[in-house]
Formats: sequence, C-alpha cells, structure tokens
Amino acid sequence: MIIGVPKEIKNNEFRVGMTPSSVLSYKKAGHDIIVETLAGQSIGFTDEDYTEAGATIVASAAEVWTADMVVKVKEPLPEEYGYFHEGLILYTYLHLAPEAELTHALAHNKVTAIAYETIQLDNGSLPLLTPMSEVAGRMSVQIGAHFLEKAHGGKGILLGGVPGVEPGKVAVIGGGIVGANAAKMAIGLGADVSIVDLNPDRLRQLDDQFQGRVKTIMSNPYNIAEVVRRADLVIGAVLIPGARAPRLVTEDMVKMMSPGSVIVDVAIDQGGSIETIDRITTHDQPTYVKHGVIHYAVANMPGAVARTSTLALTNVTTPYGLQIASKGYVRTALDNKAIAKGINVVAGHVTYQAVAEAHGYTYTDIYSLLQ
Ligand SMILES: NC(=O)C1=CN([C@@H]2O[C@H](COP(=O)(O)OP(=O)(O)OC[C@H]3O[C@@H](n4cnc5c(N)ncnc54)[C@H](O)[C@@H]3O)[C@@H](O)[C@H]2O)C=CC1
Ligand SMILES: CC(=O)C(=O)O
Repeated sequence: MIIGVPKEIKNNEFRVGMTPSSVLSYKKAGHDIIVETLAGQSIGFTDEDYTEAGATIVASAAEVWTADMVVKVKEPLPEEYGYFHEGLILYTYLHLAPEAELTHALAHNKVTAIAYETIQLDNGSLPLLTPMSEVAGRMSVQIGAHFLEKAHGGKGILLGGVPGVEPGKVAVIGGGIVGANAAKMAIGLGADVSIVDLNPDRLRQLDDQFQGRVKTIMSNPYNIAEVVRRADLVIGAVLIPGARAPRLVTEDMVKMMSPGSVIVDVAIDQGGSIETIDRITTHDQPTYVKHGVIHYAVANMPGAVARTSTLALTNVTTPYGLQIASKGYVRTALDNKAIAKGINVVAGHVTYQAVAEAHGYTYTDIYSLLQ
C-alpha cells in the first residue's frame, strides 16, 4: 500500500503523523511511504532522516493525498477537503461530532475515516487518545498558572501559595486521563485541587491514587456550581467518547467566578464543556475574556510540545496503523473490535452512532458493511 504523510497545516501544529522510526516499521511491512517535504523539520526530523528510513519525499500536499492511506495528526481543514477521494483510508484525529462540514465531506467523497480518538478497547479506554490527553492534562495547569499572573491578565495568584498564604484553587471537571494528569501537576505545584466526575468508581480510584490530596466530587449541577464559583482555575476535561461534550459549566456559573480567574477547556476538541466557550482559539491567540474570566480553548494543545507529542502519539498509532495497512480496513475491523470502533465514516455511511446523531445521518452499524 502507498501511505502518505502530509505536513500539518493547523495553526502552530508542528506534530507529524509518522517519525522516521514509524516509516521504518511500515517499510519493513512492505509499504511505500511518501512524506511531504519539511513535514517533521521543525521538530528535528529532517527530510534526510525520512529518506534514510525508506520514505520518498514529495514537494506538495497534493501528491501525498493521492496515496491509498493518509496518516495525519489533526482533522483535515477545509483547504484539504479537495484532496479526498473514494476509497482513501484516512487515519488521524477527527473529532467529527462538532464538525458537520468535515463529516459531510468524508461521506460525500466515500473516504474510510478512522478516528484515533474513538478506537476503544473492551475496558472502555481510548489508547490513541490517551497520550495526547496526558500531554494536554499536564499542559493545562502550566497554561492556567501562566494566565493567572497579572502580566498575562490574571488575578495575580500563585497556584502553590507560600507559607502563610493559601494556595490557589483548581477545579477539574472530568476525572479521566486529562483530569488525572492535570491533578498530578496541580498537586505538584501545591494547589488546592478538586476533581468532579460522574462515575463513582472513577472518583474512588482518584481518591486512592492521590491519597487524599484531591477532593473528589460527584458531578451534578449544584456541586459544579460550587466548585467553579470558588476556583481560580477551572479545567474542562469531560468526554463521552465520540460525542459532543456536555456543557456542564453554564454561563451563570462563569459569572460567579471572580475576575481574573482562568478557564482552560481541554474538551474544546469535542465542542467544549463550558457554555461561555463560543469559539476555538489558537496558539497564536489562545485566550479571550468573558465576564472578567480568561478563557483558553485551543483544540491542539499538544502541538505546542510537538516533539514530545509526536513521539508519544506515534508510539501508539503505528502498531494499529500497521494492522490497517497490512490487512486492509475490512479484515482489520473484523479481527480487531477496537479498530472497528475507530471507523466513523465508510463508503458514504456514518458508522459512529454519536456522530450520526450529531449531524442527522442514519447510523449504519459498521459490521453490516463488512460482511
Ligand atoms: N484540546 C486539546 O488539545 C486536547 C483535548 N483532549 C480532549 O480532552 C477531553 C478529555 O479526554 P480524556 O481525559 O482522555 O477522556 P477520558 O474518557 O479519559 O475522561 C473523561 C472523563 O469525563 C467523565 N465525564 C463524562 N461525563 C461527565 C459529566 N457529566 N460530569 C463529570 N464527568 C463526566 C468520564 O467519567 C471520564 O472520567 C476529550 O475531549 C479529549 O479529546 C485531549 C487531548 C488534547
Ligand atoms: C486529541 C487531539 O485532538 C490532539 O491531540 O490535538
């Protein structure tokens, strides 16, 4: 199979879908890899590194997208939709629930769209989302701490406090991978940390994991309002796999926060979990202020630490990608239920229920198309 790796074009997105080491693995499995020139240059993977690993470097994105399978990081942007072609396997983050136009373009062009974030193991975990959630969770606290400084518009709070002065309060809404990693960093800084989740077993795990150094709180509107009102930093970290994020923090709750507080909505890639988040922001212009509160809503946070993130991402995407490339998506999906859950769109059908519901498509069970 010919597999293409384009240069990412999202704002400040320096990650790349394959490292030279991944190229080597695909080559050994008998595939031909074409990489757009300079795709990994800014994070230390030169065209020569890719060539030595066995890839062919091409000058344009258009050439890369003629491949049988494209391995990317971020969802395609509208300027890339024109490259879609029937039968193309697109293997990348897609986050289709808030992306009607992209869903339509994939279905209309009969692309087989395999979303990293919905590949799901039997235990419910999301192995291709986990590493980027670890990165974004850890980043969310350093970003929050930065914007709490006066010079960056914040209220002038040091999250760790100092002897004689109480620490800052961090409220994490959603205690999964992002939430636990945010809590780890916030505790490390000495902040007063609360985590809200809907799943009592998850709250028990977090209580054990952090040995009483976090307050675990059951998710309901009353508790969320209380924890948000008191917080200096709110981190949005909920997820219902594949679906649009629930807007748990309402505008009225945000109005109750004190001026100069900060919200980092990591869940923005699934549409956002805070009612006052009305736009996706970029690394170039990461924040805006509403009701006196600084809002941060960057949908590709790991792109800022692109070398760490690319290595962590390709560690997990390469083994699954190799199965898809070597067996084809039909055989792979029949053999591997986790990968079948990653197929969101195929042959014009929307095969992920939450995505179909979000955009008014008829849901088609993937297995009905594979028999
Ligand atoms: N902005 C960015 O650059 C990035 C965003 N993300 C996003 O962060 C979000 C969180 O990802 P993960 O932590 O990996 O997901 P996860 O599945 O590990 O955790 C989500 C948690 O939310 C909880 N939850 C669901 N509904 C809830 C409710 N009503 N109230 C309270 N908690 C609720 C679940 O019980 C679960 O513990 C996702 O949207 C993911 O795509 C991840 C990486 C980068
Ligand atoms: C999860 C995701 O969309 C990202 O890492 O950018």
